Amino acid sequence: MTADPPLVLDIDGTLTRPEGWGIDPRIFDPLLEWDAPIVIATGKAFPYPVALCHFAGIPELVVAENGGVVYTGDDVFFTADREAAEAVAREYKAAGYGLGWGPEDTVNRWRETEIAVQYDQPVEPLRAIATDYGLEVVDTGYAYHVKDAAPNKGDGVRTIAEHTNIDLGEAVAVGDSENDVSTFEVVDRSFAVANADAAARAAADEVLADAHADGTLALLERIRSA
Ligand SMILES: O=C(O)COP(=O)(O)O
Ligand SMILES: [Mg+2]
Repeated sequence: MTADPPLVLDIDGTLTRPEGWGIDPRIFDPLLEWDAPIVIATGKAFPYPVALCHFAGIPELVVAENGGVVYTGDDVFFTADREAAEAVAREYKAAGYGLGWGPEDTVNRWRETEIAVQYDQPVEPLRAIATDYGLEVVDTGYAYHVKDAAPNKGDGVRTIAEHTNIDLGEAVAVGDSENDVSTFEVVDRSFAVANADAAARAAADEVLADAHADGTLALLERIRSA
């Protein structure tokens, strides 16, 4: 019997319902039963993937904020600081735009290293201001993330693998957008769900026939050990 491969999973677009929003409840049992480490690598703030692991009943191995925050289960690493992204957000607001999340902004409230802007806000002025501060804007298909160019999900996955002895040479990654390209580069086999953007599709070893959790679930069924 061969072992299940370690997994690196994105959240939005990858574990979501085929309608596009909300975690697909069908993912919980396969994740709980998976017989190898699972790293959740997301653009979302740190508490979100931690909560997902907690409620799924799996160990907390987490890359959050597109690599800005990395949790090995023992140590948390911060690979950028929020200050420059905060300055970009201030200037964007001063120019008359908004982040789009409402006054309490639970999307950015616990962010340590980047700022996310709602997808219906104008991106060109955001990109222009970010460039002035030496930052980049990553488009996940769900939000725009203003971040330091240096950290990425793939580096975070490497950090976790080094600390927990995950063999990335055996690992499988699934994702849907440009922020998953770096994870595709550090694993053995990479898969883009059918709803993935052009960057993820080009970088993946294979584009799956099905979208969102339908694609991921079919893949897990295919690659799981007998
Ligand atoms: O936070 C986002 O914008 C997207 O999150 P994801 O990286 O889990 O798809
Ligand atoms: Mg995604």
